[in-house]
Amino acid sequence: MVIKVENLVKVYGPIRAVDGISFEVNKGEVFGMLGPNGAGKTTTVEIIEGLRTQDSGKVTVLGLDSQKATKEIKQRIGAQLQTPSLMPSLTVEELLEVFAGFYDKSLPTEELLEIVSLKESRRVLVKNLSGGQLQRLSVAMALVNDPEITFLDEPTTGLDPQVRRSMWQVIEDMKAKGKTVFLTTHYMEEAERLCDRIAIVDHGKIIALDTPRGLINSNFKEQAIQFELDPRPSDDILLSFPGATSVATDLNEVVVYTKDVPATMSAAIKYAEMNCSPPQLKDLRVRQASLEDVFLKLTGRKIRE
Ligand SMILES: Nc1ncnc2c1ncn2[C@@H]1O[C@H](COP(=O)(O)OP(=O)(O)OP(=O)(O)O)[C@@H](O)[C@H]1O
Repeated sequence: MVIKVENLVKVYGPIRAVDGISFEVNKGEVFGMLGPNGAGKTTTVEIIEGLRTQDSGKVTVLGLDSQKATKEIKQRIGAQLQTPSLMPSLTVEELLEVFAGFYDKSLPTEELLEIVSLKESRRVLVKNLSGGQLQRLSVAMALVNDPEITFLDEPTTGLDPQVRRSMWQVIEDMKAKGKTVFLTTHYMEEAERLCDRIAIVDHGKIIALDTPRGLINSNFKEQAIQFELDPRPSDDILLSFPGATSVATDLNEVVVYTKDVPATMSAAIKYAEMNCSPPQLKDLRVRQASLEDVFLKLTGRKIRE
């Protein structure tokens, strides 16, 4: 185990930003933390990184007390900061070299540029980079010291799908090298694909922690039928469809979780014919429950509201 968090608490005035969190992260795993805005993710991560102090509880990183061995821990971990633009007049490679100077050991700049596909932009000034390039630069900065644990805070937010996929590859490559990655993300698909285990955080507490499959299986034995109807039927009507066990709704969109897909579907079709305009289910899909469904069920919210 490379991170151990025990009963962590951080209070800001009336807000219990972190309210008694405990978990462990194993060596070589990609560990994900998911939660709505304000759930306490950044506070937790920054305490682990030694950037903030806790009010109570204990955090051990690589066997060291995070409050006492801050210097040594910083040499051995990598943290993605959202601030590469702090030195706007340096080129990409100059900035990476400045950062390398902060550490006892570092990866060659060439290798870092290769990892995040920024070789062609090496001589571009930081202030002239696009949002996606800045994002990749911030990941390269997190990797400068070839860290044993890398903390990535929403590393693919704002990236186009192709660059996002290349970032996933970077994370998968780190894992293949036996490195530990601590990831916060708002993208369920990303968490489901990359993370070995995921902690779902809400109101400063961990409300679920398991593998993506485990989270789905323990919350849903059912399949999901998704469609749009105008007007949308009430939850009570949806729950009266045979086989239906629970529902989630948003505007005209309906998700009915069911043990009996054909029975629920035919009740829904019949309902639409009698009550709705157009009298059909729009954008109808039948699917297995996903991590997004788990998140919605546990927190009562979509990840971005
Ligand atoms: N320095 C601070 N001073 C006062 N309140 C703070 C401070 N930092 C965080 N908070 C509060 O603590 C709570 C948790 O914030 P935190 O940034 O950890 O959440 P988060 O899960 O990272 O959210 P996001 O997804 O929006 O980044 C929020 O209510 C926030 O307003």
